[in-house]
Amino acid sequence: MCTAATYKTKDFYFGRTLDYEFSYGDEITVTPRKFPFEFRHMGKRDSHYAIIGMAHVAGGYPLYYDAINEKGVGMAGLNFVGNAVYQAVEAGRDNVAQFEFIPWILGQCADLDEVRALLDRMNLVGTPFSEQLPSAQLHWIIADRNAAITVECMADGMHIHENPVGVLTNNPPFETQMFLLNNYQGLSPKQPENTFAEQLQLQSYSRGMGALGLPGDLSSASRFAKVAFTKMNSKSGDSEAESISQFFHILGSVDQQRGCCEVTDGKYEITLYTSCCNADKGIYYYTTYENHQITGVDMHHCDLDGSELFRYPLVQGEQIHWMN
Ligand SMILES: C[C@H](CCC(=O)NCCS(=O)(=O)O)[C@H]1CC[C@H]2[C@@H]3[C@H](O)C[C@@H]4C[C@H](O)CC[C@]4(C)[C@H]3C[C@H](O)[C@]12C
Repeated sequence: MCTAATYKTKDFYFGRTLDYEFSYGDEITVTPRKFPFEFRHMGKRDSHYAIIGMAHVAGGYPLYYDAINEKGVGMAGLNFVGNAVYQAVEAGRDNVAQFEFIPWILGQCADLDEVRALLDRMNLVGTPFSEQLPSAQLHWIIADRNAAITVECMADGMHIHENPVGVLTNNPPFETQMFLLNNYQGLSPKQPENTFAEQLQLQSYSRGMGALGLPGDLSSASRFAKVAFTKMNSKSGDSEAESISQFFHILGSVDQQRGCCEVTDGKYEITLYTSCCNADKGIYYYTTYENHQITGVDMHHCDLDGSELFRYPLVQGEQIHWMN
């Protein structure tokens, strides 16, 4: 399972949890403007916007999971297993392989309007990266500081949904996730009033009872509701420290602890990493399951006019600030 979210204070923030039972070998990867992208069906692009994100680099190619570009657009791919169906290559359209989707969009679009225009003529196709790395079944959230959309390629074609919550998890499809939020409209961060029955003297015997009924399990639909409630009621100052602290708390509401989600005998899905990008400043912050200290990589500290990837292996292991 995975969860992605947007958040706005003074700056625009975009990030995700990546929940899985193993890592593909992830690195914070900066793709500078002149890195040559060879698209399988769209030819070579020698010049594009710079991108920073989490990627598995295979044969020198950045296979991004989530990223932002230098213009402040963010994009993340999350599992959509059993529902994702990619399209066949079609003449006259922009045929983009699933693993190229993030560089295709982030390399060219400065805002969500430009994303929408590009999606209009795009065909998301299932061409695999390699035999070892076949197509991943994903759906995507794409956002800028003003709005977010969800892109789902299914048996009946590509769907582009407005995403007013700025949140994405996994199955079921996005429209159903949004519909299920109806179930929680009575929840509130305020203490409840007794509307159950006038004849009964019911009391608020604990803080937090206004949100009683908000799910706490790790299923995708439950995480959608939990993180939507948390994000939409979030309050923080708008300094960088306050904003990223709050962002990690928002995604912390759906953190997966080892042992609670068994995927096969003795194998557990955990939150391998949590990211928080400042999309305005081009900074990628992250924590990992084993390292709660926030690590940051600033794309503007790299030569963005270069042509070679900048790769930063994840800092692992708890960093303890000893006091004595
Ligand atoms: C496993 C990851 C998704 C995690 C997730 O959503 N978990 C939920 C599990 S479940 O639904 O609840 O079962 C996805 C997100 C991005 C994916 C990677 C990116 O798409 C980049 C490449 C794409 C290649 O086609 C396959 C390898 C790969 C390197 C992908 C491996 C894997 O599928 C990743 C890492």
